[in-house]
Amino acid sequence: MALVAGMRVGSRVLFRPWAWLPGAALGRKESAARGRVGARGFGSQRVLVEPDPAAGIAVMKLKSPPVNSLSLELLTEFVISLEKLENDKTFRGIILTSDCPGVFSAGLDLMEMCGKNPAHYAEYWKAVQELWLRLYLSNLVLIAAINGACPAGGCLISLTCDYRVLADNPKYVIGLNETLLGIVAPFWFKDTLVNTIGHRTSERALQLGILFPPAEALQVGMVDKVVPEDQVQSTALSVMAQWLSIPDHARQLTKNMMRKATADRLVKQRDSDIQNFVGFISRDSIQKSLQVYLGKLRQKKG
Ligand SMILES: CCC/C=C/C(=O)SCCNC(=O)CCNC(=O)[C@H](O)C(C)(C)COP(=O)([O-])OP(=O)([O-])OC[C@H]1O[C@@H](n2cnc3c(N)ncnc32)[C@H](O)[C@@H]1OP(=O)([O-])[O-]
Repeated sequence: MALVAGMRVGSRVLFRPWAWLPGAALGRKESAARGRVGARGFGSQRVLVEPDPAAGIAVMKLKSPPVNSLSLELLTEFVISLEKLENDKTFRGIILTSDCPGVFSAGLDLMEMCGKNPAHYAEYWKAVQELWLRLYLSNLVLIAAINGACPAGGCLISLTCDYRVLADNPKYVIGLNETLLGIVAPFWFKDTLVNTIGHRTSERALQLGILFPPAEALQVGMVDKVVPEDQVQSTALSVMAQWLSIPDHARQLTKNMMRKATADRLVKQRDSDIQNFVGFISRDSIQKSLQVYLGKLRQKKG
Protein backbone atom coordinates (compact mmCIF):
# COMPACT_ATOMS: atom_id res chain seq x y z
CA MET A 1 0.00 0.00 0.00
CA ALA A 2 1.35 3.41 -0.88
CA LEU A 3 2.53 5.38 2.10
CA VAL A 4 0.81 8.56 1.00
CA ALA A 5 -2.53 6.79 0.80
CA GLY A 6 -2.77 6.15 4.49
CA MET A 7 -1.12 5.92 7.80
CA ARG A 8 -0.19 2.31 7.37
CA VAL A 9 2.69 0.76 5.47
CA GLY A 10 2.23 -2.97 5.44
CA SER A 11 1.43 -3.77 9.02
CA ARG A 12 3.22 -0.74 10.42
CA VAL A 13 1.49 2.29 11.80
CA LEU A 14 3.41 5.41 10.99
CA PHE A 15 4.28 8.23 13.31
CA ARG A 16 1.20 10.47 13.47
CA PRO A 17 2.35 13.98 14.39
CA TRP A 18 -1.12 15.33 13.68
CA ALA A 19 -2.82 12.97 16.14
CA TRP A 20 -3.32 15.80 18.60
CA LEU A 21 -5.03 18.02 16.04
CA PRO A 22 -8.75 18.69 16.22
CA GLY A 23 -10.43 16.38 13.73
CA ALA A 24 -7.77 13.70 14.04
CA ALA A 25 -10.44 11.31 15.24
CA LEU A 26 -12.54 11.94 12.12
CA GLY A 27 -12.69 9.46 9.31
CA ARG A 28 -10.08 10.09 6.65
CA LYS A 29 -12.48 11.34 3.97
CA GLU A 30 -14.35 13.61 6.33
CA SER A 31 -11.22 15.07 7.77
CA ALA A 32 -9.76 15.60 4.29
CA ALA A 33 -12.92 17.38 3.16
CA ARG A 34 -12.91 19.65 6.21
CA GLY A 35 -9.24 20.32 5.76
CA ARG A 36 -9.56 21.33 2.11
CA VAL A 37 -6.96 23.92 1.40
CA GLY A 38 -8.76 26.17 -1.09
CA ALA A 39 -7.26 29.43 -2.35
CA ARG A 40 -6.39 30.94 1.01
CA GLY A 41 -2.89 30.52 2.24
CA PHE A 42 -2.45 28.36 5.30
CA GLY A 43 0.34 27.05 7.33
CA SER A 44 1.75 27.05 10.75
CA GLN A 45 4.28 29.04 12.61
CA ARG A 46 7.19 27.40 10.79
CA VAL A 47 5.76 26.31 7.44
CA LEU A 48 4.05 28.79 5.19
CA VAL A 49 1.84 27.43 2.41
CA GLU A 50 0.80 29.60 -0.52
CA PRO A 51 -1.70 27.64 -2.59
CA ASP A 52 -2.57 28.33 -6.21
CA PRO A 53 -5.54 26.00 -6.71
CA ALA A 54 -6.11 27.15 -10.29
CA ALA A 55 -2.62 25.97 -11.21
CA GLY A 56 -2.90 22.91 -8.95
CA ILE A 57 0.25 23.82 -7.06
CA ALA A 58 1.35 25.25 -3.74
CA VAL A 59 4.53 26.97 -2.68
CA MET A 60 5.70 25.70 0.70
CA LYS A 61 8.14 27.95 2.51
CA LEU A 62 10.18 26.84 5.51
CA LYS A 63 10.11 29.66 7.99
CA SER A 64 12.03 28.75 11.09
CA PRO A 65 14.64 31.48 11.53
CA PRO A 66 17.51 31.91 11.63
CA VAL A 67 18.48 28.83 9.57
CA ASN A 68 15.49 26.48 9.19
CA SER A 69 17.20 23.83 11.27
CA LEU A 70 14.92 20.82 11.39
CA SER A 71 13.65 20.90 14.95
CA LEU A 72 11.00 18.44 16.09
CA GLU A 73 8.43 21.23 15.77
CA LEU A 74 9.47 22.07 12.21
CA LEU A 75 9.46 18.40 11.20
CA THR A 76 5.98 17.98 12.66
CA GLU A 77 4.53 21.06 11.01
CA PHE A 78 6.18 20.12 7.72
CA VAL A 79 4.51 16.68 7.71
CA ILE A 80 1.13 18.16 8.62
CA SER A 81 1.25 20.70 5.77
CA LEU A 82 2.38 18.03 3.35
CA GLU A 83 -0.46 15.75 4.40
CA LYS A 84 -2.99 18.51 3.96
CA LEU A 85 -1.88 19.11 0.38
CA GLU A 86 -1.67 15.39 -0.38
CA ASN A 87 -5.26 14.97 0.82
CA ASP A 88 -6.63 17.76 -1.33
CA LYS A 89 -6.97 16.47 -4.86
CA THR A 90 -6.74 20.04 -6.19
CA PHE A 91 -3.00 19.89 -5.72
CA ARG A 92 -0.61 18.10 -8.03
CA GLY A 93 2.66 19.75 -7.15
CA ILE A 94 4.60 21.60 -4.47
CA ILE A 95 7.48 24.02 -4.81
CA LEU A 96 9.56 23.74 -1.70
CA THR A 97 11.64 26.75 -0.72
CA SER A 98 12.86 28.84 2.20
CA ASP A 99 11.59 32.00 3.79
CA CYS A 100 14.93 32.49 5.61
CA PRO A 101 17.34 34.66 3.62
CA GLY A 102 20.46 32.84 2.51
CA VAL A 103 19.61 29.44 3.98
CA PHE A 104 17.42 26.72 2.51
CA SER A 105 17.86 24.58 5.64
CA ALA A 106 20.82 24.03 7.97
CA GLY A 107 19.77 20.39 8.27
CA LEU A 108 18.92 18.52 11.43
CA ASP A 109 18.71 20.68 14.50
CA LEU A 110 21.89 20.06 16.45
CA MET A 111 20.14 21.11 19.65
CA GLU A 112 17.80 18.12 19.24
CA MET A 113 20.81 15.82 19.14
CA CYS A 114 22.84 17.30 22.00
CA GLY A 115 22.44 16.78 25.72
CA LYS A 116 19.01 15.12 25.54
CA ASN A 117 17.84 11.71 26.75
CA PRO A 118 17.44 8.51 24.68
CA ALA A 119 13.64 8.84 24.57
CA HIS A 120 13.99 12.28 23.03
CA TYR A 121 16.55 11.06 20.46
CA ALA A 122 14.19 8.22 19.53
CA GLU A 123 11.22 10.54 19.08
CA TYR A 124 13.30 12.96 17.07
CA TRP A 125 14.72 10.30 14.78
CA LYS A 126 11.27 8.84 14.15
CA ALA A 127 10.13 12.27 13.03
CA VAL A 128 13.13 12.60 10.69
CA GLN A 129 12.37 9.18 9.19
CA GLU A 130 8.72 10.11 8.78
CA LEU A 131 9.41 13.31 6.89
CA TRP A 132 11.84 11.54 4.57
CA LEU A 133 9.39 8.70 3.84
CA ARG A 134 6.55 11.08 3.10
CA LEU A 135 8.61 13.32 0.87
CA TYR A 136 10.40 10.50 -0.91
CA LEU A 137 7.19 8.67 -1.77
CA SER A 138 4.98 11.70 -2.32
CA ASN A 139 2.55 11.37 -5.20
CA LEU A 140 2.87 15.08 -5.81
CA VAL A 141 5.52 16.61 -8.03
CA LEU A 142 8.05 18.14 -5.66
CA ILE A 143 10.41 20.81 -6.91
CA ALA A 144 13.07 22.31 -4.66
CA ALA A 145 13.72 25.99 -5.25
CA ILE A 146 16.97 26.17 -3.31
CA ASN A 147 17.52 29.78 -2.36
CA GLY A 148 20.24 29.35 0.22
CA ALA A 149 22.80 27.08 1.83
CA CYS A 150 21.70 23.47 1.83
CA PRO A 151 23.87 21.24 4.03
CA ALA A 152 23.18 17.78 5.50
CA GLY A 153 19.47 17.26 6.34
CA GLY A 154 18.64 20.30 4.16
CA CYS A 155 20.32 18.56 1.26
CA LEU A 156 18.45 15.34 2.08
CA ILE A 157 15.12 17.15 1.83
CA SER A 158 16.05 18.63 -1.52
CA LEU A 159 17.17 15.19 -2.73
CA THR A 160 13.69 13.79 -2.08
CA CYS A 161 12.32 16.26 -4.64
CA ASP A 162 11.80 15.38 -8.27
CA TYR A 163 13.85 18.35 -9.47
CA ARG A 164 16.25 20.84 -7.87
CA VAL A 165 16.84 24.44 -8.95
CA LEU A 166 19.73 26.13 -7.11
CA ALA A 167 20.44 29.85 -6.91
CA ASP A 168 23.84 30.76 -8.34
CA ASN A 169 25.57 32.09 -5.26
CA PRO A 170 28.92 30.67 -4.09
CA LYS A 171 27.65 30.69 -0.50
CA TYR A 172 24.81 28.34 -1.38
CA VAL A 173 26.64 25.08 -0.99
CA ILE A 174 24.86 21.73 -0.99
CA GLY A 175 25.84 18.28 0.19
CA LEU A 176 25.84 15.68 2.93
CA ASN A 177 28.63 16.99 5.16
CA GLU A 178 27.93 14.77 8.19
CA THR A 179 31.48 13.43 8.43
CA LEU A 180 32.73 16.98 9.05
CA LEU A 181 30.71 16.90 12.27
CA GLY A 182 32.16 13.53 13.24
CA ILE A 183 28.84 11.83 12.57
CA VAL A 184 27.67 9.38 9.92
CA ALA A 185 24.83 9.78 7.45
CA PRO A 186 22.52 6.76 7.85
CA PHE A 187 22.03 4.30 5.02
CA TRP A 188 18.86 5.95 3.73
CA PHE A 189 20.58 9.34 3.41
CA LYS A 190 23.30 7.50 1.48
CA ASP A 191 20.77 5.65 -0.68
CA THR A 192 19.02 8.90 -1.56
CA LEU A 193 22.32 10.42 -2.63
CA VAL A 194 23.45 7.36 -4.60
CA ASN A 195 20.11 7.33 -6.43
CA THR A 196 20.76 10.92 -7.45
CA ILE A 197 24.47 11.21 -8.26
CA GLY A 198 25.67 7.60 -8.52
CA HIS A 199 27.85 5.39 -6.38
CA ARG A 200 31.40 6.62 -6.97
CA THR A 201 30.56 10.33 -6.67
CA SER A 202 28.54 9.59 -3.53
CA GLU A 203 31.37 7.60 -2.01
CA ARG A 204 33.76 10.53 -2.38
CA ALA A 205 31.19 13.17 -1.43
CA LEU A 206 30.07 11.31 1.70
CA GLN A 207 33.50 10.40 3.02
CA LEU A 208 34.87 13.90 2.49
CA GLY A 209 31.63 15.59 3.56
CA ILE A 210 31.75 17.73 0.42
CA LEU A 211 29.56 20.81 0.25
CA PHE A 212 29.38 21.57 -3.46
CA PRO A 213 29.16 25.14 -4.73
CA PRO A 214 26.57 25.64 -7.49
CA ALA A 215 28.67 24.91 -10.62
CA GLU A 216 30.05 21.70 -9.12
CA ALA A 217 26.67 20.68 -7.74
CA LEU A 218 25.33 20.95 -11.27
CA GLN A 219 28.27 19.06 -12.71
CA VAL A 220 27.86 16.05 -10.40
CA GLY A 221 24.07 16.07 -10.78
CA MET A 222 23.28 17.09 -7.20
CA VAL A 223 21.04 19.78 -8.70
CA ASP A 224 19.34 19.91 -12.07
CA LYS A 225 19.65 23.61 -12.82
CA VAL A 226 21.57 26.62 -11.54
CA VAL A 227 20.05 30.01 -12.24
CA PRO A 228 20.51 33.61 -11.05
CA GLU A 229 19.02 34.08 -7.61
CA ASP A 230 16.11 36.21 -8.82
CA GLN A 231 15.08 33.48 -11.27
CA VAL A 232 14.86 30.53 -8.89
CA GLN A 233 11.13 30.81 -8.30
CA SER A 234 10.15 31.47 -11.93
CA THR A 235 12.36 28.60 -13.10
CA ALA A 236 10.79 26.27 -10.55
CA LEU A 237 7.36 27.30 -11.83
CA SER A 238 8.19 26.62 -15.45
CA VAL A 239 9.79 23.27 -14.59
CA MET A 240 6.64 22.44 -12.62
CA ALA A 241 4.49 23.19 -15.70
CA GLN A 242 6.54 20.69 -17.68
CA TRP A 243 6.19 17.96 -15.03
CA LEU A 244 2.47 18.61 -14.70
CA SER A 245 2.01 18.13 -18.44
CA ILE A 246 2.52 14.39 -17.82
CA PRO A 247 -0.59 12.39 -16.82
CA ASP A 248 -0.49 11.97 -13.03
CA HIS A 249 -1.18 8.25 -12.85
CA ALA A 250 1.63 7.33 -15.24
CA ARG A 251 4.11 9.67 -13.61
CA GLN A 252 3.17 8.56 -10.08
CA LEU A 253 3.45 4.86 -10.87
CA THR A 254 6.81 5.49 -12.49
CA LYS A 255 8.05 7.49 -9.50
CA ASN A 256 6.92 4.74 -7.18
CA MET A 257 8.65 2.13 -9.31
CA MET A 258 11.90 4.11 -9.10
CA ARG A 259 11.74 4.83 -5.36
CA LYS A 260 9.76 2.19 -3.52
CA ALA A 261 12.59 -0.31 -3.01
CA THR A 262 14.74 2.40 -1.44
CA ALA A 263 11.94 3.52 0.89
CA ASP A 264 11.08 -0.08 1.78
CA ARG A 265 14.61 -0.65 3.06
CA LEU A 266 13.93 1.86 5.79
CA VAL A 267 10.30 0.87 6.36
CA LYS A 268 11.44 -2.69 7.07
CA GLN A 269 13.93 -1.60 9.70
CA ARG A 270 12.64 1.61 11.18
CA ASP A 271 12.92 0.42 14.76
CA SER A 272 16.47 -0.86 14.45
CA ASP A 273 17.43 2.32 12.60
CA ILE A 274 16.07 4.32 15.55
CA GLN A 275 17.99 2.16 17.99
CA ASN A 276 21.18 2.61 15.97
CA PHE A 277 20.73 6.35 15.95
CA VAL A 278 20.01 6.55 19.68
CA GLY A 279 23.02 4.38 20.52
CA PHE A 280 25.29 6.35 18.20
CA ILE A 281 24.21 9.85 19.17
CA SER A 282 24.30 9.04 22.90
CA ARG A 283 28.01 8.16 22.82
CA ASP A 284 30.20 10.55 24.77
CA SER A 285 32.60 10.91 21.86
CA ILE A 286 29.78 11.87 19.46
CA GLN A 287 28.26 14.32 21.93
CA LYS A 288 31.71 15.89 22.27
CA SER A 289 32.10 16.20 18.49
CA LEU A 290 28.72 17.88 18.18
CA GLN A 291 29.53 20.31 20.99
CA VAL A 292 32.81 21.21 19.32
CA TYR A 293 31.01 21.78 16.01
CA LEU A 294 28.35 23.94 17.65
CA GLY A 295 31.09 25.92 19.36
CA LYS A 296 32.76 26.53 15.98
CA LEU A 297 29.47 27.72 14.50
CA ARG A 298 29.03 30.17 17.37
CA GLN A 299 32.67 31.34 17.17
CA LYS A 300 32.34 31.99 13.44
CA LYS A 301 29.59 34.43 14.31
CA GLY A 302 31.38 36.23 17.11
C1 LIG B 1 23.21 10.98 12.06
C2 LIG B 1 22.62 12.34 11.88
C3 LIG B 1 22.64 12.91 10.50
C4 LIG B 1 22.73 14.36 10.59
C5 LIG B 1 22.24 15.19 9.70
C6 LIG B 1 22.31 16.67 9.85
O1 LIG B 1 21.61 17.36 9.20
S1 LIG B 1 23.37 17.35 11.02
C7 LIG B 1 23.32 19.13 10.80
C8 LIG B 1 24.46 19.56 9.95
N1 LIG B 1 24.32 20.95 9.59
C9 LIG B 1 25.37 21.71 9.32
O2 LIG B 1 26.49 21.30 9.33
C10 LIG B 1 25.08 23.14 9.01
C11 LIG B 1 25.55 24.04 10.10
N2 LIG B 1 25.22 25.42 9.83
C12 LIG B 1 25.89 26.20 8.97
O3 LIG B 1 26.81 25.79 8.28
C13 LIG B 1 25.46 27.63 8.86
O4 LIG B 1 24.66 27.95 9.98
C14 LIG B 1 24.68 27.98 7.57
C15 LIG B 1 25.63 27.94 6.37
C16 LIG B 1 23.53 27.02 7.34
C17 LIG B 1 24.10 29.40 7.70
O5 LIG B 1 25.11 30.30 8.00
P1 LIG B 1 24.72 31.73 8.64
O6 LIG B 1 26.00 32.48 8.70
O7 LIG B 1 23.57 32.29 7.89
O8 LIG B 1 24.16 31.37 10.11
P2 LIG B 1 25.05 31.04 11.42
O9 LIG B 1 26.06 29.97 11.10
O10 LIG B 1 25.53 32.29 12.03
O11 LIG B 1 23.93 30.35 12.34
C18 LIG B 1 22.92 31.11 12.97
C19 LIG B 1 22.52 30.39 14.26
O12 LIG B 1 21.96 29.12 13.92
C20 LIG B 1 22.67 28.09 14.63
N3 LIG B 1 22.70 26.90 13.78
C21 LIG B 1 23.21 26.76 12.54
N4 LIG B 1 23.00 25.51 12.08
C22 LIG B 1 22.33 24.84 13.05
C23 LIG B 1 21.84 23.53 13.16
N5 LIG B 1 21.96 22.62 12.16
N6 LIG B 1 21.20 23.19 14.28
C24 LIG B 1 21.04 24.05 15.29
N7 LIG B 1 21.50 25.33 15.23
C25 LIG B 1 22.14 25.71 14.12
C26 LIG B 1 24.06 28.68 14.87
O13 LIG B 1 24.72 28.01 15.93
C27 LIG B 1 23.69 30.11 15.19
O14 LIG B 1 23.18 30.12 16.52
P3 LIG B 1 23.48 31.34 17.54
O15 LIG B 1 24.97 31.46 17.59
O16 LIG B 1 22.81 32.53 16.90
O17 LIG B 1 22.84 30.88 18.82
